[in-house]
Formats: sequence, C-alpha cells, structure tokens
Amino acid sequence: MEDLSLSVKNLNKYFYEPQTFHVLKDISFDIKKGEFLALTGKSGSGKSTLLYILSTMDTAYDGSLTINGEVLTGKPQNELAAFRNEHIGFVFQFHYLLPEFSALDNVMLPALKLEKRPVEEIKEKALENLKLLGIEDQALKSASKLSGGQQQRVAIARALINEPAIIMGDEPTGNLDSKNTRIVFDIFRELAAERGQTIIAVTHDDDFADNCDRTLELMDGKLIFQ
Ligand SMILES: Nc1ncnc2c1ncn2[C@@H]1O[C@H](COP(=O)(O)OP(=O)(O)OP(=O)(O)O)[C@@H](O)[C@H]1O
Repeated sequence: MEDLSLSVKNLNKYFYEPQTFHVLKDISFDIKKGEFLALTGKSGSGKSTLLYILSTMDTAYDGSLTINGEVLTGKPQNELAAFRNEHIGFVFQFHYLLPEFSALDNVMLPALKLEKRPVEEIKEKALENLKLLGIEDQALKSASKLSGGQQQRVAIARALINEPAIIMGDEPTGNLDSKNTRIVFDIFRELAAERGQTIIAVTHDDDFADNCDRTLELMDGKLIFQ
C-alpha cells in the first residue's frame, strides 16, 4: 500500500540470558505515512526492545519488519546500516553524541556519511535544525560541555538532518522541561503533518501520548491497545 510507512507481523522476541524470557509476544501492527505515534506501557513492558527492532538495530527476532515497502527482515547488517542512515532518524535515551565533537559536527555527521549534498549545504541545514530547537548559540561547543537537555536537543537536530521518512525516539523529551517538551512535540507534529514524516516515540508522559495521533500500549510484551 502506497501510504504505509511501517508494518510488523507476528513479531516475537526472546532473551536467553540469564534464562529464557519471551519479551515480545506476537505483535502485529501497521503505521501510516505521516502518523505521529506514541508507544507506551509500564517500565519493563518491552517498549525499548520493540523500538530497537523497528529501527533495524536489533535483528534477533521472529516475524517480519517492512519499512517503506522494503522487507528488512533477514537483510545483511551493512545494508541495514545504510538503510537506517538514509531513512530513519533515531533519538536515543542516552544521546550517543560524540562528546569531543561540537554540537554542529554531531548534527552534520549523518549527512556527511550519506554523501548526497555538498558540505556547505549540510552545514546550513544543520544550523537551521539547531535554530529550530533553540540551541544555535551552542553550535560550536563540544557536546560534552552541554547540559542534558541541550544534548537531547542536539540529538533531535541530528535525527532530522537527512529528512528521514521515520523518526524514532526513546523518551525523546525525557530530559526536557515542559516548555522544551512542548517545542519538540510541536516540531514532531509539524514534521508529520506537513512533511509526511512518520514519528514513533516511546513516552511515559501521558499528556504527550494523549496528543499523538495514536497510542500503542504494551503490557508484559503484548500489544494491548492501539
Ligand atoms: N539484553 C537483555 N537481556 C535480558 N533481558 C533483557 C535485556 N534487555 C531488556 N531485558 C528485559 O526485557 C524487558 C523489557 O525491557 P525494555 O527495556 O524493552 O522495557 P521498557 O518498556 O523499555 O522499560 P523502561 O520504560 O523502563 O525503559 C525487561 O524485563 C528487561 O529486564
């Protein structure tokens, strides 16, 4: 289907250490292009585990994952890495910024890797993204010298740099105060509505989830509500 962004079918995942544990139980759902979706559930229900599979970073699962019409299950790691860099923007719970590099360099990096645009254009876009997130004045500071909330905003600016079809966030507003949570929420809402980018955000924030287009709720590894 043309407007389908992501589809998972009969997804099951087990951890085998310290003992066998069925962490995701027969999960199936579809997400449309441009949907803004919250992934909720109690601590330990499997949200991060599911998000890592959706983002193609974890390939140890049963079932199938399709993004933008491309079946990704079973693809070799190098092809998945290239697919991720081009099509998925990811905001991690722990930012994984390169600490010695400036905020600007961190934002530019995924675009430099893609080698599709001239450096000047990438720099301009990176500065534009930092401005969008209200931290352009921090552009030249090294990431290690930024506060947690500033680092989180750099991570979001970086996730947007390649204009990915899907943006996935694990608690993307977890370190932000209510004002900056609102700013990030509004940015996501606009990206989804106006550019057709799909957003999937793990969140514990009920207000955030209530304002998304749809909520997927996990309980003990099962999808109990969508
Ligand atoms: N590598 C692993 N090996 C074994 N068990 C794991 C592993 N990673 C996670 N788990 C377990 O799987 C379950 C789901 O973990 P997950 O991190 O997906 O939960 P979550 O819903 O994201 O929780 P939180 O809201 O606290 O971040 C938990 O019981 C956790 O202890």
